[in-house]
Amino acid sequence: MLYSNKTPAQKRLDLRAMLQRGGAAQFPGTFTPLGTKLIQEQGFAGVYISGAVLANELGLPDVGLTTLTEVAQRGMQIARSTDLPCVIDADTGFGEPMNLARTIQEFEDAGLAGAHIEDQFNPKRCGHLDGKNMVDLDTAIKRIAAAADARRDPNFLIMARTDLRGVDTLGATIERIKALVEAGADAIFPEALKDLSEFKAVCDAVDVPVLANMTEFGKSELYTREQLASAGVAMVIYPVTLMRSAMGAMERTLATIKADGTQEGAVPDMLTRARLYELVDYEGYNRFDNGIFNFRVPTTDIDTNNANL
Ligand SMILES: C[C@](O)(C(=O)O)[C@H](CC(=O)O)C(=O)O
Ligand SMILES: [Mg+2]
Repeated sequence: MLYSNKTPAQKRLDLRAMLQRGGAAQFPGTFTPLGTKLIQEQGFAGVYISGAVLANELGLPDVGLTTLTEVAQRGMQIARSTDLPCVIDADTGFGEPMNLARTIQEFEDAGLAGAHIEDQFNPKRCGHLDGKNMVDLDTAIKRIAAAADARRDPNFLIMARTDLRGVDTLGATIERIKALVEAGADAIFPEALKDLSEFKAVCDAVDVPVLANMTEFGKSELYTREQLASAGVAMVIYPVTLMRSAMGAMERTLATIKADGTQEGAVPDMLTRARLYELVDYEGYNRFDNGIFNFRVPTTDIDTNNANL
């Protein structure tokens, strides 16, 4: 009911503990607070908040156009809707290292459990595309050091993402990763590695948790949780998966309405009214006023028509 039952501090502790345990804890990404209800119900470890999705949801490409205010606000709305720890995409940090310090404090205030900061410069692009522009090591280190220094809760997770593998060797990528850990990164996100053996090499090279990005239509094969866990990966994200699924469903439904003149054919694939009300816990609000949920909720499309709700 209402929002989360856990404090941000507790969620950060939960995140730390699960990363310590390893085993490729799964974090599906959601583009809407309502999605966290499904993620939590199915027993996932946490929620990922993708920069690409937040930009795309606004109809924008993922090239660094969203603002800190927009991202922190959406992050807060998503984080407060769940007891799970939420990790957010800080892109390149929304400015210079000084701005990054503010970014981290905004994210702490938004109730997030951690954030990743990448070493591209703007205009940035999806890590699985070619032609990325990287900042030098010194700048990458300054970003991570500023982020680590700015947090007020020592358990807020600072994750360094490096996109270097897209433009350099695995050896050079591992060298940079070690320097980022030295600069204060609590965890590492090695973007766009070529295969599972590369994940294993990164995991073997550092003592901090390593994230795997299982984004579709990218450069990495879609490995199973077991495969990633066996390579030593502590956390896995499915950043755009739910948005791609939802947009796919929306496109099909629109085509049905257009073709048939009614959405009737698409109704069996829809979340029912009853299920939707269950997710937002209508019933729980009767604690305040028992007149809130005292009506019958139709569960079939026939009921829906009859109830005229
Ligand atoms: C993880 C990522 O940074 C994101 O914003 O979700 C993207 C995902 C994507 O574009 O598929 C990325 O750069 O990999
Ligand atoms: Mg991103």
